[in-house]
Amino acid sequence: MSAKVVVSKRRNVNRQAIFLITLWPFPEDFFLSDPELKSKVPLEYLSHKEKYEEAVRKACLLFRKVIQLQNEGKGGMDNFREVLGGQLGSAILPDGNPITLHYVMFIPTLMGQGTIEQQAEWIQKAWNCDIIGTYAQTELGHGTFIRGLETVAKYDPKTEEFVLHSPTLTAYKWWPGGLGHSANYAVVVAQLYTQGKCHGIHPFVVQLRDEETHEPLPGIKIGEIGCKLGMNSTNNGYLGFDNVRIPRNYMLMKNSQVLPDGTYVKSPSSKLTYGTMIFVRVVLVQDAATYLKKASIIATRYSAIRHQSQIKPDQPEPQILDYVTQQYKLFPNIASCFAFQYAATWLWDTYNNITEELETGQLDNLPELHATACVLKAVSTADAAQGVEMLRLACGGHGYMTASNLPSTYGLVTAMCTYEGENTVLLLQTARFLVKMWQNKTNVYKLPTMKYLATALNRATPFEKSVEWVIAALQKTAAGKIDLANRHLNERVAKGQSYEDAWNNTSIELVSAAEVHGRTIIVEQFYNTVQGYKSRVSKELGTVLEQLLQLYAVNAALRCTGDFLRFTEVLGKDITVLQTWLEELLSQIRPNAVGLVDSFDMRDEILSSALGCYDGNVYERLFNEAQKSPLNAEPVNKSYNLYLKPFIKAQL
Ligand SMILES: CCC/C=C/C(=O)SCCNC(=O)CCNC(=O)[C@H](O)C(C)(C)COP(=O)([O-])OP(=O)([O-])OC[C@H]1O[C@@H](n2cnc3c(N)ncnc32)[C@H](O)[C@@H]1OP(=O)([O-])[O-]
Ligand SMILES: Cc1cc2nc3c(=O)[nH]c(=O)nc-3n(C[C@H](O)[C@H](O)[C@H](O)COP(=O)(O)OP(=O)(O)OC[C@H]3O[C@@H](n4cnc5c(N)ncnc54)[C@H](O)[C@@H]3O)c2cc1C
Repeated sequence: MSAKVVVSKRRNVNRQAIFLITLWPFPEDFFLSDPELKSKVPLEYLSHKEKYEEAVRKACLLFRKVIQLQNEGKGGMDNFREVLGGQLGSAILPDGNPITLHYVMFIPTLMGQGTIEQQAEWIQKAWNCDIIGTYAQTELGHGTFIRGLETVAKYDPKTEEFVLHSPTLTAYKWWPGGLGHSANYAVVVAQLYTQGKCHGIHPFVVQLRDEETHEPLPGIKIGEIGCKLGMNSTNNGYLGFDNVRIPRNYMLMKNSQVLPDGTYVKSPSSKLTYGTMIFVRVVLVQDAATYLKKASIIATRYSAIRHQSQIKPDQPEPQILDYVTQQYKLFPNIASCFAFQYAATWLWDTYNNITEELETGQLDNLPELHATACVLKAVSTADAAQGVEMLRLACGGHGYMTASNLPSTYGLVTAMCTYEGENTVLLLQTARFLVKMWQNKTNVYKLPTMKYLATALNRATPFEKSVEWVIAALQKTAAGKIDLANRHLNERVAKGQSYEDAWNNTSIELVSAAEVHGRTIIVEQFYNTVQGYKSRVSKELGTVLEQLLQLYAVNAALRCTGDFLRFTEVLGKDITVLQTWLEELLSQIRPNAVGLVDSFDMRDEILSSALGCYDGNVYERLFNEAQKSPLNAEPVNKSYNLYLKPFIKAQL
């Protein structure tokens, strides 16, 4: 089917209206039309070193343009968010941005953990890019268990300095983005010692390289960690300290302090040190939505172009979009894009409200925010990674091509399941808070995301074909799983296990309970958002949104079939109704499928995909991309005469 026919097949779905979020007029053209931001040679044909050098060139130009816009009064943080995010950012730097951490973690940590005086000292330098920073927390030996980090910062009252040292190889910082060759400063998380006592992990600003020559400073052992599954121009690095001295006021002292004589002043809460990690987890929910949208556009448009096999012997080959199995691969992922977008928007607003409270010393809502950020980051990134892989597979062989941009998108999204808190570990963090609330429900009604725990277990949820029922069933299932896990915890303790051993032995159930809890939040936010929009959009648009909500909800329910049968009144025949409901929704969504992914409004340059272009000229683009392979520059490669010919002759 030619592109033109596909284009006209697009239902009259208002591209942006369906997405219903106010997109500020971000000047994509200002970036995408700049020839200097395009690579002359496809990145996949560059060496590891060339990839990095090309990425630094583009990253510097990218941020120079953002700063230019800012100086012209055309936007501020929003522009940084756009160029760092999974949409424009990963289009211009598909293999990762070596300066991302400067903006995503270095500056936010200075703002969140620095005193006013320290912010005055460092923030402007950082915004001006007089210095380039990263966030160095993870070590070769520790990423999750940050209380086990080995880098030490010992205070010397005689010189009023901290001495940073890596006592072991496993103490070397390992992974921080941009650390290898890009950053000249870092926030380093180290165990603070003063007056002979260890006070746990604290953040320190450390200069790594000379600001003029970029040479590593004395005592600094630094480099990059080598090739990875993806993100190979992010310049993840390693860093070892050999007794490196920094001034006392290079310790970020907003929350806790060390006085000139070495006296340690405790933070109002040790949890405030973790603040940066909440911020990034909140942002990652949006990135999960963005990457999943990108893959959904590519796979859905390709499925409208690709004709294959026959449904009926006397019919021409149909669009693969007409196979119900293909719709089952695509449409729940399209619905997830909306679900994660609305959850990300809600979480971002919640984060900002609670961060303002923290500024006034009010910590009450921090534990729920932490638990919610953990579970939404874990569920959205895991589902997005699984979804992008499913969408890649839905494109058959061409989905395996680099030119499809699906492998690279997978490399970016799957990394999110690990960084900023490995997903299992984060689900256990959420479970920890859920069990705590379950064991003492006194205040659970005050917690917007957990108040259902007060009543859900004993609430009757007779089956009905509705989103409201799905939400109630998910809540009852989550409550049932938490209750059962808690009972198993208690039984294990009663049999003589320590609480820690009982927790470890119950952790599979705890992770599963946290995951269901996360899905109740996502479905509920989707439901609330659609209810809020329905009175403000056209009937047609409201119908489509309702279909997407129902599809997301029924798919979430079908993922929990076993647990629903254990914890709710649902029966086998009701599961059949859910399955039929899902199939009905696939059929209802089919006419709008291409229009729906068009509503994500990502230009071809953002998609960077031979399969996902708006005009649908897939085969020409695949063939043209193949011509860019350096191997096609000559008809006979030198390896023929060097190796193949002698080998063939030898066999004759
Ligand atoms: C572009 C991005 C590139 C990537 C960058 C990176 O990856 S950077 C590197 C990213 N690396 C990571 O993300 C590392 C992941 N690992 C971790 O975050 C921590 O080691 C841990 C949370 C797993 C355990 O923490 P722990 O050993 O301290 O043990 P614990 O469980 O006993 O918790 C003690 C108490 O603190 C509470 N609390 C904990 N965290 C937070 C928080 N963020 N906020 C608020 N509160 C928090 C917790 O609820 C508990 O409260 P309770 O119940 O006592 O009232
Ligand atoms: C692309 C990328 C970029 C990164 N960028 C940065 C950066 O800029 N700065 C930085 O500081 N770090 C960075 N990291 C490191 C990242 O934060 C860590 O990899 C992450 O925190 C996981 O820690 P780990 O690698 O030590 O894995 P581990 O914690 O060793 O996890 C390995 C396994 O052990 C399990 N496990 C660990 N603890 C527990 C537990 N308590 N209970 C149950 N299971 C457990 C995990 O579930 C997992 O299955 C980056 C990582 C990646 C992949």
